[in-house]
Amino acid sequence: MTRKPLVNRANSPGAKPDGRSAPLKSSQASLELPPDNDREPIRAFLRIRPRMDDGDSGYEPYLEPLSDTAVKLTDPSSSTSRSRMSTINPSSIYTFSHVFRPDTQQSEFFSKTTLPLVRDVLEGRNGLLFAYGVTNSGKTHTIQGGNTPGSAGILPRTLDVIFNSIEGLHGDDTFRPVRLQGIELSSESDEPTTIRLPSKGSSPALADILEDDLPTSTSTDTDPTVLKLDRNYEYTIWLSYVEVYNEKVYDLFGSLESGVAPPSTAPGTPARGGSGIPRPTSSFLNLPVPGNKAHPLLLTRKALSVKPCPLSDGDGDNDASSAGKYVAGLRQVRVRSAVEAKELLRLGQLHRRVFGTLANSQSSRSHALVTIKVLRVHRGERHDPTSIQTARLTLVDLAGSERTKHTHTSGERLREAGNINKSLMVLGQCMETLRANQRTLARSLQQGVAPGSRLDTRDVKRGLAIVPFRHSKLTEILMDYFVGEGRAVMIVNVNPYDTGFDENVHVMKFAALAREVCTVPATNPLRPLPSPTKPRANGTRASSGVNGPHRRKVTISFGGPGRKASEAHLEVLEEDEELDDGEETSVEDDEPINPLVDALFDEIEELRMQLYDAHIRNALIEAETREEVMVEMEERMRSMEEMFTRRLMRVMEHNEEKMDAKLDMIQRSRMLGGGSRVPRSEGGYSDSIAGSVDSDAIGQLRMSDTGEHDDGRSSVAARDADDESDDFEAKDLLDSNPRSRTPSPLAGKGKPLPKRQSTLKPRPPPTKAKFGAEDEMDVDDTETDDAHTASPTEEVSDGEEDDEIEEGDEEDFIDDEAESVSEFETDHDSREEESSESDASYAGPAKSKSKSNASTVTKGKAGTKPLATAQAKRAPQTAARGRRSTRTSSSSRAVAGLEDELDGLSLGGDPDDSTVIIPNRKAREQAAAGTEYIPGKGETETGKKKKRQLGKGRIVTEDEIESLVADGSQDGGRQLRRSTRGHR
Ligand SMILES: Nc1ncnc2c1ncn2[C@@H]1O[C@H](COP(=O)(O)OP(=O)(O)OP(=O)(O)O)[C@@H](O)[C@H]1O
Repeated sequence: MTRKPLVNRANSPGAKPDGRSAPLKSSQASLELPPDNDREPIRAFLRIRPRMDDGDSGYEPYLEPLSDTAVKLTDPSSSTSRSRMSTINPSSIYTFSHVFRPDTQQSEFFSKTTLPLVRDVLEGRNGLLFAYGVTNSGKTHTIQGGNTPGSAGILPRTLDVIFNSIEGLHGDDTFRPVRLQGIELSSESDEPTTIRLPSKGSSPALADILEDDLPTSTSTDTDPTVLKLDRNYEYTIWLSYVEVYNEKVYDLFGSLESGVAPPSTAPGTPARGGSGIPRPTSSFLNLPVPGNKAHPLLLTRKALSVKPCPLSDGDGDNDASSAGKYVAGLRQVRVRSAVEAKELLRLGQLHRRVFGTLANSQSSRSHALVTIKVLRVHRGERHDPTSIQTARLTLVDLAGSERTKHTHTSGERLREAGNINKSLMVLGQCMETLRANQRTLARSLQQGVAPGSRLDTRDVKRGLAIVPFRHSKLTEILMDYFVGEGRAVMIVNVNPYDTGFDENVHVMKFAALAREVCTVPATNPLRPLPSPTKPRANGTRASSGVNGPHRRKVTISFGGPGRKASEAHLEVLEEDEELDDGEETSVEDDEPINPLVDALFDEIEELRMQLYDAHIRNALIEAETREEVMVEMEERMRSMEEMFTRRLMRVMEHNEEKMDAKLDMIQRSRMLGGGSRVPRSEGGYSDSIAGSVDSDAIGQLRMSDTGEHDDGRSSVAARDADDESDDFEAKDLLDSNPRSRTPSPLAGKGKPLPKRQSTLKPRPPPTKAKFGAEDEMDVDDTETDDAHTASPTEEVSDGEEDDEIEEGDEEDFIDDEAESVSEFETDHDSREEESSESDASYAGPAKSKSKSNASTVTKGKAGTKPLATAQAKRAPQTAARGRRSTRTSSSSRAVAGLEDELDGLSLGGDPDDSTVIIPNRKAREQAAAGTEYIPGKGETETGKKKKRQLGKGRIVTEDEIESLVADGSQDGGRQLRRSTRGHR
C-alpha cells in the first residue's frame, strides 16, 4: 500500500481548536485561544445485550450495571489460575455517558443517543456515530434493528425522523453534493441523481434470494418523532453507503442501475407510498441465480480511493484545516422519503451479501458506513449556490473487534481479521494521539499564556504528535469528524455472556480512551458553501496496489421454510482503486512524509501479522505433536503389553521345566541311590546332589513354611505327613514368593555338571557298565527334559534368548518398567546368575556347595557346548556313583526321606494314556460327574491349552491318582507330573 505524505495540518488536532475561530496559516504565528467550552469529549454509550435463548444459557453475566453511568466488569475466571496469569484486573469499574441495560427499547435508545445528532444534521452540523464491540454483541441490531415491530434500529429511525421533520420542505435537484462538503450543479454531472426502482413483479432473481434474511421495513415500524425546523428552508437528503473491507473501500450503491427517475419519484413526492414499496435494483441483482459451482457467476467491483478534499471545498475563509478526505467516485443518491431511503439501504445490504462480506457468515467482516447528507437552502436563495449549506451524519457499523488469536482464523479469514484489527487499532491509536495532543495543548495553554495574550503556535505544534489517520482507510474516511467540526458518539456494545472477557475489557478501554478525546462541535452551523465546482475530468490511473486484483469465491446459501434450500455460487473480482494523477492534489501531498514514522508503522503492521501467523502455526504444531505423541505412546504400551505377556508365558514354561527337571533329578537320585547308602566323599558328585537335594529340591517340596528355609533337611522331616496336592501348592507359593524360596533349583542341578566332568574323568569303567540300557534311556530322557534346563550351557543359551528378546524390545522399554521386569527375573533367576557369575570368576572363593561346585566348572566350561551337553548326559550316572561313594549322615537322611516320598510318586501306566489331575475343586466335581473340564476365565493361555488337551484324555480323580501312586510306576508318575503342568 502506498502512502501519502503526512500532513501536519490535517493530522494534527493542534490546528483544530483555532481552526474555526482563527484559521491557522503558515504565515501566521499566533492564534487566539479558543474557550474551553468549545470542545466536548466524544460521548460513549454502553449498551448491554440481553440474554438470548439460544446459546447464552449456562453463562452468568460478568458485567453488572452499578448505575446509569457505571458498570462493573468481573472476570468470570478470577478464582482460577488464569487470572493470575492475566494482566487484566479481575474486577474493574467503567463509566460511560449512559449505560443502557439489556431491556432498553430501541426507541429509547435512539432518543437518547442519536436524536441529538439528527437535530444537528438538520441544522447544519456534522455528526458521527459508530458502534464498537465484539462479534455478536448487538452492533448490527443497534444500527439496523430487527424484523419485529418496534425493533427498528437507529438508522431507519434517523431516516424516519428526518423525513417526518422535513415534510413539505423538500428542495429540488438543481444542486448535488460532491466529496465531503462540496456542491455542483446536477446538470453538469454525468451521474444520475436517482435510481431506477422497478416494481416488485420484475424482481431480479439474485435479489430475490438474498433479501430473505434481511430485516424488512414495515410501514408500521416507523419512528413518529418530528423535529421542529425553520420552515424557511428547503432540504434535500442524499445517501451514500460504503463498505471498508480488507483495507479497501467499496461503494455499496456502485452497481445501481442508472436510469431516469420514475414519475412517482419526482422531487417532492414520496417514492411509492403504502404497500407498493418500490424496489431498487442493480445490474448484479438482475442476474439469474447460478447454482453450478463449476461455473460461478463472476462479479466485479472496483475499490475506490480516498483522497484529500480540495481547498475549494473549505469554508468561506478557504481554510483547508477543516477539509478532510473523501471517497473519490462514491455515489450519493437523492432520496425523497424514508421508505425509499430504507429500500435503498436494503439494496446496499444485498450488495454487501453478493460480494461476500455477509454471505458466508453471519458475522460482519467489513465496516459499513452510511452517510446521510442534508443540503439546506433558504427559500429566497434557492438558486444561489453560495447560500447552500451542507451537513452530514455518518452511522458506522464496525466489524467485530475480536482479535485473531481467539478466532483461530487462517488464510482469507486471517487477512480479513488482520485488516479489521488494523483499522480498529489505528482508530485507537488516532484517539490516543488526539487525546495526548489535546492534553499537551491544554498544558501549553495553561503554562505559557497569560490571560488575553497570544500564543506562538509554532511552539505548540512542535509538541504535538502526528495522528496516524492515514494508516487505515477507516480512519482516513472518518478523520474529518475528529479534526473538523461536529459531534462524535460512540456506542459500545457488549454481550456479557459468551464472548471473551478479555475482548470486552479491551472494548471498555477503547471506550474509556474515546471519552477523553474531544471534538469541536460546530458553533457556526450551516456555513455557506463556496461556489459549486465543475465536475472533474476523470484523469486517473490504476493503483499500484501490491496485491493487484483479488479474486475470491462466495457461496450464498438460501432457502428456508417452504422454500427449497439451494446455493448460489459467485466469484468476486475486486480491483484496486485508481490513484489520482495529481490533478487534485491538496496541500497534504506537498507535505514531506516523515519516513521514520512511516517505516515504523509499516514495521508494526508487518510484525503484528507475523505474530498472528506464528500463533496459528504454533497452535497447529502443538496439536499435531500431541497427536503424534499419543499415538506413539499407545503403540509403546501395546508392544510392552505384548512383551510382558510373552515374558510371563516364558517364565511360566521355564518354571515348569525346572520343576520337571527337579522332580526327575530327585527321582533319579532315589533310583541311583538304591537301597545302599554310599558315604559321601569330599568333592564328589554325591556332595553336589546331596546339596542339591538338601537345599533345593527338598526345600521346594516342603509343604508348609516352617521358617527353616535354609535347612532343607528339617523341612523334609517336618512335611512327611503332607499330601501330594499340597506339595504342588507349596511349590507355587515358593515360586511366587522369591523371599521364601530356597536357592534356585538350577543352582543345584546345573552347577554340578562341570564337577561331574571332573569326576567323570577318573570314572571307573565298572560304574558305567553298572548302568544298563534302562539307565541310558533315562539319561536320554534327561537330555530332553532335564538337561535342557539343567545344563549351564543351556542356561546360557536360554539367557541369550532372553537377551534377544530384550534387544528386540529394548527400545520399547521404559527404564522403570524394565527395572521391575528385571527385578522379577533377577529374583527368579538369581541362582542362575550366581552360577554364571561363578562361572565367570573362577578365582573367587566358594560360598556354598553349589558355588564351589560351579567354580570348578569354569575349567570345564572353557570347553565347548557339546562337551557340556555330554556332561549333562552323564550327570545322573556320575551323581549316582557319587552318591554311592560319598554321603554325610545328615544329607543321607534327607535323601532317604526324599526317596521315600518319591517312591509314592512313581507311577506306572501307559505313557500314551493321557491323564489329568484337576487341582480345582469345582473342576473335580465336574470331572466326577463326567463333564469335560472347561478352563475358567482368567487362567493363562498355557493353562487353558494344556487343560484342553488333557480334557481330551481320560480324567483322573484323586482316588485314581492314589492308586496310580500305589502302583509306583515310574512312567505313570512322569506322565502324571506332565499332566499336572497345566494346572500350575
Ligand atoms: N438489544 C437487543 N435486543 C434483542 N436482541 C438483540 C439485541 N442485541 C443483539 N441482539 C441479537 O443478537 C444477535 C447478534 O446481534 P448482532 O448481529 O447485531 O451482533 P453484531 O455485533 O452486529 O455481530 P457482528 O459483528 O458479527 O455483525 C442478533 O440475533 C440480534 O438480533
